[in-house]
Amino acid sequence: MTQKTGGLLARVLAAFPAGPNSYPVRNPATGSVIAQVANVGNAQAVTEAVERAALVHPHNSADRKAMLARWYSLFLLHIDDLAHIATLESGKPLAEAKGEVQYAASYIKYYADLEIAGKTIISPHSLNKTRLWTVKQPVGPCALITPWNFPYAMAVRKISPAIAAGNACILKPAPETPLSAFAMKLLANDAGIPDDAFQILSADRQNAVDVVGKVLMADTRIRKVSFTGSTNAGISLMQQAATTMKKASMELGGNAPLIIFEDADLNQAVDGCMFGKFRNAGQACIAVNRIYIHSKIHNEFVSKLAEKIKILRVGDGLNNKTTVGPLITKTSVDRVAALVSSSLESGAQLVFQSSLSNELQASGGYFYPPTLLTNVTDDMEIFKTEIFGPVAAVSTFDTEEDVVRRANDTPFGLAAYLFTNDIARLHRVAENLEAGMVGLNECAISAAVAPFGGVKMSGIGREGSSEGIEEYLETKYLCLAV
Ligand SMILES: NC(=O)c1ccc[n+]([C@@H]2O[C@H](COP(=O)([O-])OP(=O)(O)OC[C@H]3O[C@@H](n4cnc5c(N)ncnc54)[C@H](O)[C@@H]3O)[C@@H](O)[C@H]2O)c1
Ligand SMILES: N[C@@H](CC=O)C(=O)O
Repeated sequence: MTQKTGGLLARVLAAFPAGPNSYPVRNPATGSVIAQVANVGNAQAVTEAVERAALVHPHNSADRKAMLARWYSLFLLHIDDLAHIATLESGKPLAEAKGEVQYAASYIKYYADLEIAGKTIISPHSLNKTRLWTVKQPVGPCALITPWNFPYAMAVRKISPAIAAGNACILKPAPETPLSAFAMKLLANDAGIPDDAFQILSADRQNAVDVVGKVLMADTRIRKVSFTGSTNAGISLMQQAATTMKKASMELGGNAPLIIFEDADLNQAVDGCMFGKFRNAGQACIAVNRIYIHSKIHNEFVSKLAEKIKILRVGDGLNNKTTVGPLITKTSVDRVAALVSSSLESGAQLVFQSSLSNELQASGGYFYPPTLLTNVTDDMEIFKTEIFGPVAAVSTFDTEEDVVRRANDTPFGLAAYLFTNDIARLHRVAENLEAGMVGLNECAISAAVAPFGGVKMSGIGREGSSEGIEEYLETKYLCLAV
């Protein structure tokens, strides 16, 4: 095991040189180039990675557990370096980046400890002279494709169950955050996970689609694809994966409603809303997107929320006073700005918007100021799409029936949140919401022990928990004559 040196980024840059065909990775807080990174642009390189993955020996379960346990320890040992790298390339504040490293590590620990077992089955009368049971076997080489918003957690919650189940995997990280992926791989190799059992193919946006995605999806040796990202990309990958009948998990976009009833603890609801909305500057798949507040408590809620938004500090995530970092790209800033403008043109009211300092405006970074809108209606674009930015958009409701109908009136169904002190209503509404995950008087819902995933256009399959490892296993049924 290597010791913490403080030089993980230097190791990454030395171990993963740019090569002749490279693309730039930028710091979203300054717009400046952090590194040039290898850009896989030919089918041969992808096919070679698959060949290597297909030849990996799965080891026995105890060895895999030991490797994962060592990887977990190294993650925590290098928490400062890992967090620094994530902040540099994703922009998130350092404290959030550290939280993400711990969150990612918790998946490694969970899957290192999880026992994988088949079951025995009582023979039916029709097979009365038999013994029946199942065994769990690795699904086969896995293609893992991840986004930039949680560069460690989204990858690790695929890699660790894939390896725990005995599979080799090829990770295609987001083009914006490959350095986090390289850092994880170095630590994985230090932990004894073989080089070919966890490979990385880094590519820019175009090559990811035209080369890496296409070749991986067409190769029959890849038996599993696990994708986290936008719904449109998920649809395309699933269509491609169908041609080689791969097992597929899709963790896609959301449009989470937050419903606050008139009997809710308002301070608890405001705190929940602040976390659910402004974590990672609003760039989370389970971010609060549509805030529905009962009309009787609307004014009080809005004034409490505005007070909390006013104390957010926008800035470079490396500054330890920053609570809201930059967005990932200039395109994201323009998209969020357009959503706010079109809402205002359609009748929304601007209650508060932070001002960006001259220094931030001149920084070249991709900053968008925390913003609070009211009078938002369901027909506005901002309620129909993922905002993915630090904008709280508020609407009112009067009846439970109406708000549940409106909350469900979206193609998406990832997370939903509700705040109420009426226990019967809490159960009723939670069951009626069309979502894979529901936070009840709580917006911090993610954990390695819990099944994460969506319904409707938010995806297929679950990550984390014991459900998460089933995605990387096949069940084989055995029937023995006795
Ligand atoms: N449900 C979840 O668990 C979850 C978690 C995080 C983010 N997300 C979603 O991710 C989106 C934001 O991330 P993004 O902008 O990086 O999404 P994106 O879909 O543009 O890209 C995600 C990843 O997929 C790759 N990709 C896209 N199309 C591909 C193709 N055809 N072949 C191969 N690779 C391809 C990209 O290069 C990137 O690595 C949001 O919609 C968010 O809700 C969902
Ligand atoms: N926020 C999610 C990931 C989606 O962006 C999580 O908590 O795991």
